[in-house]
Amino acid sequence: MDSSIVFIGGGNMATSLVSGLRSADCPGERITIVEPDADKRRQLADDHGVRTVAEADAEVLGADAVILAVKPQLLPEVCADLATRFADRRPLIISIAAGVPLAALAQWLGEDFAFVRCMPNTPSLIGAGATGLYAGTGVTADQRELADAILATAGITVWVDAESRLDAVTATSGSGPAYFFAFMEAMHAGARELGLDDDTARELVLHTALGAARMAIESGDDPATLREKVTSKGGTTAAALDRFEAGDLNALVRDAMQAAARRADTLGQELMDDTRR
Ligand SMILES: NC(=O)C1=CN([C@@H]2O[C@H](COP(=O)(O)OP(=O)(O)OC[C@H]3O[C@@H](n4cnc5c(N)ncnc54)[C@H](O)[C@@H]3O)[C@@H](O)[C@H]2O)C=CC1
Ligand SMILES: O=C(O)[C@@H]1CCC=N1
Repeated sequence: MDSSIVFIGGGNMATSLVSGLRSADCPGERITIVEPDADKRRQLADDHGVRTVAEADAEVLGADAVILAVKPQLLPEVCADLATRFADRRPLIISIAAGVPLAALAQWLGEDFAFVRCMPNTPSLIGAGATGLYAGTGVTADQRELADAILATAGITVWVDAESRLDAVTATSGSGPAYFFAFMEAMHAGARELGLDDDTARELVLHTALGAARMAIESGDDPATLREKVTSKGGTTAAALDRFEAGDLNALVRDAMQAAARRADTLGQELMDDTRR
């Protein structure tokens, strides 16, 4: 990839994307990170051979893509400041901020930009991420390809055709790692209660989660088939799964995901309302 890319914010998510880009042979001199924290700048330059600056100027912002990678709460102020610094060139703006609608970005930065909004997840930090993307109006095919190439360095990418679907993506893959972590915590506690020591319980739970995820991805069988293969008639798995059914696990998961999607929607609205006040 030989596009020039600028990150606004050099925190966790930016670092994972930069590390992915560098592994994909994107030259360090094509990547600039705008980061106020001097220690983080030094670390990023040392670890990844990229250019770092404390503040953006028109030259920096004349890149092919500018990736907004600061916390959502900081975005209104960061965008208002950036809006005064662009020269005539309009780079593609890619936002990875959770819950911030494109309408808000256009309100803060200006209507004349092309925007891609995405929802990455934390496994991006180890290159095992899943990102949902949505392209606003005016995004060219080349720009869409560029956004996809950047996010694909951190894991799989999926495009949605309506911005509102990013709320569903947020409730699925954005927050999803936490659901699996919560399940691991519950199993860890359950294993200890059954008499396993802490380390043994932890090892067994984590490797079972890894094994199950790898099998679901690599075997080509769907999870229902794989579940049936573990479940002997009248055996131990059936005894456990019966308890899940009695507690209506499916309804609980559905309800939790709907709550996450609703929250994604209201978070975005709240941010917009705050900046209109
Ligand atoms: N789906 C998910 O689980 C995740 C989504 N995200 C999204 O990614 C974005 C970044 O999150 P993290 O990397 O975890 O945050 P972070 O806090 O690690 O990084 C943000 C960076 O922005 C820098 N910064 C602060 N003010 C700045 C300014 N005026 N100009 C430039 N940089 C500035 C901070 O010093 C910090 O290094 C967030 O908007 C978040 O919503 C991030 C992580 C996971
Ligand atoms: O919990 C949150 O609001 C963010 C969005 C998805 C993951 N973390």
